Amino acid sequence: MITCEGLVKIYKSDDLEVVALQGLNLKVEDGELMAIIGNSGSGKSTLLNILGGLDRPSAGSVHVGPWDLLKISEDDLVKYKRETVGFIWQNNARNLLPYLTALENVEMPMMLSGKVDRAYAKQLLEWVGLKERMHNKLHQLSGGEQQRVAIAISLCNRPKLLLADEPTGSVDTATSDLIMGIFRKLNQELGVTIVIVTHDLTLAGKVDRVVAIRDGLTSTEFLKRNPNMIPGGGEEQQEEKGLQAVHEAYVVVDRVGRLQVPKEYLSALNIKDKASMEFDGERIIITPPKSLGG
Ligand SMILES: Nc1ncnc2c1ncn2[C@@H]1O[C@H](COP(=O)(O)OP(=O)(O)OP(=O)(O)O)[C@@H](O)[C@H]1O
Repeated sequence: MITCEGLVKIYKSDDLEVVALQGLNLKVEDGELMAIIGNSGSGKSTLLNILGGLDRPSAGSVHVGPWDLLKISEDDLVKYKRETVGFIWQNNARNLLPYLTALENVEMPMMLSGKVDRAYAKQLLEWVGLKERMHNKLHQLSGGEQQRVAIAISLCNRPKLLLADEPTGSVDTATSDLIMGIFRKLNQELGVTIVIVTHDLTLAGKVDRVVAIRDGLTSTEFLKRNPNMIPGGGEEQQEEKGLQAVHEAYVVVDRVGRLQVPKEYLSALNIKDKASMEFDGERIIITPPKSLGG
């Protein structure tokens, strides 16, 4: 579904340049439900905005299904956004209208795109567990319920790809579990490919594959040891142990053999711009530069 190779995004303002993505590689299979994690400023939102067609990449390649998002024309980009992707934001207030009901909020984007399908709008609200609340005005719903309305809205155009930026950022744990359950259902029953960007390791721990971004590059991949396991109880324990309670961590090696060594490893060994590397037949060993080490 998604292939990014050597993806670069540079933000330019007056005399300042920020390289937000530095040649990022990422593959997401059709029908996958995966998460992207990373520290603040690592480039997660930049990537999501590019995948959602809200921002243009500077260089490299990015394909979503048949679309080439580097070369796509403005007209096709509008079509792509309308037909292929759905977006969920942490701050749903910017999508929703407080003086309309949940149902009217779902129908609004349908109206804007020219075809209101009330039966489908109702079905979507039922999907997110708001069947009983669909005629309530938005301001009568809790934050978590409003977030579920936002999820229903993101599905209005029957997207093949759903992009969620911190979807559980401002809701409690119970709502976060509920939202994750909705994602899993959408993924398994409708086959929607879902990419979640999150800081929330508990949420990330619930998907089979998590990709970590560091400094605008994919650095580590976490794969669930038992992909069929859907965490039920004992999740507090899982949170304590972080992702590696149920996931195995792998360092990402790109096509030309580059990988990122965590900064803390480098500073622990006082490695700056050079290192020595040996291969002992089984392991590759990186040490401070031998001839310079003294
Ligand atoms: N419009 C912009 N103009 C200039 N720089 C930007 C712009 N948007 C993002 N950046 C910079 O690009 C880098 C990556 O930002 P991005 O928002 O993608 O990070 P993030 O991982 O999503 O962070 P957070 O978790 O805090 O949202 C940061 O250094 C940020 O300051």
